Amino acid sequence: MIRVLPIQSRATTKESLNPGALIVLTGPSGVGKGTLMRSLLQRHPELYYSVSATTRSPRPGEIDGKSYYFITRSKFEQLIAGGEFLEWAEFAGNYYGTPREAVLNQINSGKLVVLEIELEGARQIRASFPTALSIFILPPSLEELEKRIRSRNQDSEDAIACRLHRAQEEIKAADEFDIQIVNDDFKTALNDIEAALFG
Ligand SMILES: Nc1nc2c(ncn2[C@@H]2O[C@H](COP(=O)(O)OP(=O)(O)O)[C@@H](O)[C@H]2O)c(=O)[nH]1
Ligand SMILES: Nc1ncnc2c1ncn2[C@@H]1O[C@H](COP(=O)(O)OP(=O)(O)O)[C@@H](O)[C@H]1O
Repeated sequence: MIRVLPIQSRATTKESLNPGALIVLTGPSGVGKGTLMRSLLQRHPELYYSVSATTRSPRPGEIDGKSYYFITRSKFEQLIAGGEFLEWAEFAGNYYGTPREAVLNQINSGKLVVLEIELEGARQIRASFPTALSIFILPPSLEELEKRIRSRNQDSEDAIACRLHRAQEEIKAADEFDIQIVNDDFKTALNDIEAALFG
């Protein structure tokens, strides 16, 4: 008698979900991802924003549990070992990761989940969730990107240099993603994201 394996035992490492249930916003540091994200959430409160964990220190005004979950390196490593992240990466000397359970719960309850993450993490999500919609935000120029990072006034010279160096590498990967949007005029970029999400 031929026995058909149940679906679960044939599952690969890829996780399946409805197309459009997961949205990845990526692009270099300082390009305006966070600002675009905040406006998007204000205009579409039905979206679920995944709060990441990080080992970076909080900046003035950042709130634990809202901006990020600020945790120690040893706690982060413990969570990696426990398989608690959907993806994680090291960026400018700190760990950043997306908590697995919260995101999967929201997707399963039918929510549209948005991740705002750097390149390596975005690649991991594309590999494990091929149906996720991925958006790469580009700066109008490197000069403008540097201006934006500096205008934020929250990073040391070392951190700025590190972010700019990495930005040049990240921008080369823009074509790997489904949609590229240049954040020159803010309102236009926001409209472009909304068009990608809601048609
Ligand atoms: N892979 C990954 N990257 C993240 C996560 N959360 C934030 N990031 C990214 O980490 C980078 C640094 O973030 P942050 O220190 O807040 O600096 P900023 O984006 O320059 O304001 C940014 O590109 C974020 O998009 C995460 O959970 N996973
Ligand atoms: N379209 C835009 N034009 C000019 N400045 C912008 C634009 N979008 C964002 N900014 C500014 O650029 C800086 C970096 O934005 P932020 O959202 O913190 O970037 P990211 O989250 O990608 O690191 C902030 O001061 C923000 O107000």
